[in-house]
This record gives sequence, structure tokens and C-alpha cells, in this order.
Amino acid sequence: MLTISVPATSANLGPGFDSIGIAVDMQLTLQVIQPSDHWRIDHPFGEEVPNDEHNLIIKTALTLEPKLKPQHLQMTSKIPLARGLGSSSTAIVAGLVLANELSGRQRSLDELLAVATRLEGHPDNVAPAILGGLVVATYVNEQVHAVKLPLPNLFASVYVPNEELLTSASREALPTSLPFKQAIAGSSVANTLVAALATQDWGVALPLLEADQFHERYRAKLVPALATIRETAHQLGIVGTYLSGAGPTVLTLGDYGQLTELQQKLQQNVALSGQYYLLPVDATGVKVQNS
Ligand SMILES: Nc1ncnc2c1ncn2[C@@H]1O[C@H](COP(=O)(O)OP(=O)(O)O)[C@@H](O)[C@H]1O
Ligand SMILES: N[C@@H](CCOP(=O)(O)O)C(=O)O
Repeated sequence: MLTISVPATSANLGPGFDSIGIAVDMQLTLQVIQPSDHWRIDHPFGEEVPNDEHNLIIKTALTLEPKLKPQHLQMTSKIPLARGLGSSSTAIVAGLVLANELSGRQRSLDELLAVATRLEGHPDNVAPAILGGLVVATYVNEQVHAVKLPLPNLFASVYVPNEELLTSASREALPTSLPFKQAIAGSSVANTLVAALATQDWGVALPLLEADQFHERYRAKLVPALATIRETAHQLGIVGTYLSGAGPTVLTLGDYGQLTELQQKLQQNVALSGQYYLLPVDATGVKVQNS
């Protein structure tokens, strides 16, 4: 049986808007049960997500390989939809890898990354979903360049609010242009963050996760939990909190013990009644198993 698993991803890491992302150990798993006379996918998401060829996984597979024979598929996933943990990217990556495997074509991960980025529009979720770990990537003039940085020995405290926020809706809150001075400041923060992540200089990197100039200030009104969690973390001496992807999930990177303490404190706040996860980084990215 063919089994494909794809990790959730947290994009942006503050200043790395549309270009930095990290894979975390929360998986979508797709299994091919058997050939069928029509496409069908069983999944836990109810009516919100189609279970025929309109499903994003199947649609993506057919975009890559239009002549694929229909299959009965089963998907399990702990990754919440429209919460800023890259669920749409995991579906796109799962669909591309499914098409690659079923067709017997041997496309490289780089080729799949190029298609996935074109479909998603930005590489910051699909690149770590495919490659694992911490990835910096750019998509300009339809060219993707992705660099995997050394694996951070950090954990992620993940707060997932109960309400969905579609990435498209959260992008509507963004301005159409930035003042030159603000763009230069944003770029200098992002550049220095990348240097600090590459050299694992956490004393520099963790505060810079909180110094974004590109998107968080415009989205903050949609996600009041961001300011609350950042403030609570600061009271405990913890820095490294940012809006995960387009939100509404709020993520803090850091040491396991400190993050445990943070979550205990956050759980006392009735305004923060969503789900909590304390996750390691996923080092591997998409995995394929044939058994
Ligand atoms: N596993 C999945 N199977 C099918 N469709 C999915 C899956 N995961 C996400 N989607 C689609 O992607 C949408 C969420 O995408 P998006 O707004 O980009 O949020 P996210 O931050 O979770 O990526 C869902 O509402 C659903 O339509
Ligand atoms: N850079 C994008 C990332 C969207 O990630 P998602 O997990 O919310 O889909 C953005 O910030 O819009």
C-alpha cells in the first residue's frame, strides 16, 4: 500500500513574509486503498472538504497527471484547516507526490517544489513541507530557489484558536505598498534573522522573530491572541512569538521547559480557549512508503 505523509508548516517566522517556513511534527497521512471506477477520498473534515475529484489533493494530482486512473484514498490529518499551519500546502504536496508515485514518473523534489509553489503562490509553506526543517525560499519571475538551514534544536509552542481564518481573507488586510523606509527596515530585520538562523545564534534570532515590518501589524486586529501571548511570554522572560502563516495560530519557538511553563500560564487565560500543542521540528518533510 502506498502511504504519503506531509508535515504541517509554520510560515513567515515574523519578518520572513512569504519566504521563511518551518516544518513541525503534525502530519497529514494519505493512503491509496485501491483503484476504483471514480475518485473518492475518505477524510475526517466533514462536508467542508469535498470527497470526490473536487478535493484539493485529487485536483492537484490531476493537474500534474491528468490521465491518472481513479483511486479510493484515505486521508487522516491532525492539521487544522485555515488556521495558519499550512493545511492547503500539505494537501497540494500530498497531491503532487501521489501523482508522481501513481504515474511512475520520477520527478525530483525540486521539480515538485516548483509546481507546488506555482499552485500555492508562495514557497514558505510548500518548501518546508517537501524538504523538512527550516527553509528559506524565494519565488520571483516564476523561479524558485530554496535553501534548507541547519535544523534548529527548538520546540514550537502552538496555540490554535477555535475560529478559522482563511489565508485569502488574512492577505486582504495587507497594504498594497509600503513606505520605502519601512521596506528597508523590514528587509534589514529579515536579512539579519536569516543570518542568525543560519548560524543558530538564538540570542539574535528569537527577538528578531518579533520585529516584523511587513504583515503582523496589519493582521494584529484579526488575531488579538498574538499580543496577549507575546506579553505573557515576555512576563516569563521568553521571546520568540510570531503569527504562524496568515494566522490565527500563534507560535512561540524556544526551549521545551520554558514553553511548557508558557502553556501552563496561557491555559489559565479564559480568552485563549483554543488548542495547544508542543511540537518538535519535523526534520524530514514529505515521506513516501510502499508496503
Ligand atoms: N487535507 C485537505 N484536503 C482538502 N482540502 C484541504 C485540505 N487542507 C486544506 N484544504 C483546503 O484549504 C483551505 C485552507 O487553506 P488556507 O486558507 O490556505 O489555510 P491554511 O493556513 O490551513 O493553509 C481549506 O478550507 C480547504 O479548502
Ligand atoms: N506567507 C503566507 C503564509 C500563509 O500560510 P498559511 O499557513 O496561513 O496558509 C501569508 O502570510 O499569507
